[in-house]
Amino acid sequence: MQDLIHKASILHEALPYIRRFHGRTFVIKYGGHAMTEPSLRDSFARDVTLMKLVGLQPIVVHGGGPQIDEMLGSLGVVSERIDGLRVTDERTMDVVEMVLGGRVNQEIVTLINNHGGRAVGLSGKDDAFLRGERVTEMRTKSGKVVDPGRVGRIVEVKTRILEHLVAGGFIPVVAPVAVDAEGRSLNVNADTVAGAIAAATKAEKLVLMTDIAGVKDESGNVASSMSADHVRSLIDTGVISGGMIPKVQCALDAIAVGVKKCHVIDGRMQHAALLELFTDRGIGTEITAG
Ligand SMILES: Nc1ncnc2c1ncn2[C@@H]1O[C@H](COP(=O)(O)OP(=O)(O)O)[C@@H](O)[C@H]1O
Ligand SMILES: CC(=O)N[C@@H](CCC(=O)OP(=O)(O)O)C(=O)O
Repeated sequence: MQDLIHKASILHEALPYIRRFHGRTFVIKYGGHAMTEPSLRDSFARDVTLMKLVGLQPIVVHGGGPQIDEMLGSLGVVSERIDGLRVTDERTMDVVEMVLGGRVNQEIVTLINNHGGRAVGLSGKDDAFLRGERVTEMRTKSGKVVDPGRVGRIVEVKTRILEHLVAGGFIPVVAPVAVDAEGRSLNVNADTVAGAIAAATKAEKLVLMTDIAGVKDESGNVASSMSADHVRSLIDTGVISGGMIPKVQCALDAIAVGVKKCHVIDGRMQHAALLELFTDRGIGTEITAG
């Protein structure tokens, strides 16, 4: 009985949000670190399925950095990151595509389908919907300029395939591999892809699920809200580093082109996405333009 009352009170709090968000697009980035715990994977799949069921339009973009590391490790390939981005030679690109487009994508699709959703997996190579170009220069911490290989940035998101899937009742699950003008694969950070898709689909919210409670400020505490200027100064001073850089950067880019809200949340929490979307207090860190 107590449990029922608890659930009813949650539903009562969620109803205004369900009404307000009906038909709106939500881009959920599911990070490689957030997806390691099996019980939380189920919680994530249930949340996404429930969102669709109540009339929201979720689009999932997944990462898989740790899963790529594991596969590269087992093949004896060493890979290096600069500012959270993996230096990607041809051989590494093959592994990235195999792990992201093959294993991780299909695991998430199956997970959502097992919870009653209708997920369809695709990468940016399907209908060439994520067009990218190569990043040709990156600066290491020591100031050396290097060519990171097959690392890409997004130049165009052709939203048609996503719109068709969403309208057909499906949940698109996107692997962050883009295609260049010659039809070759590019390794794009999953946060960057999620931000670009959120911008192109004019999403209501971009939710970045990771393995930390939110973005930490100079005092080491997770901030509930952080302005663009504050974010930039924390990058400059090194307080925001590594994999957090592409996250906050894509949040800022998405806000600049009209995405209403961007949140960095803890994907290791049960029902993290629902708590963020359907409660007054929300969770994690909201990145704001102001
Ligand atoms: N200021 C910061 N606040 C929070 N996390 C930070 C910060 N700076 C760096 N990080 C690191 O960024 C990590 C998240 O990025 P990443 O490992 O790439 O996650 P994901 O796999 O979810 O994309 C955190 O686990 C943390 O170690
Ligand atoms: C260029 C680049 O760094 N690409 C990432 C793509 C996967 C990713 O972004 O995964 P997470 O979200 O789990 O970190 C990589 O190779 O790891």
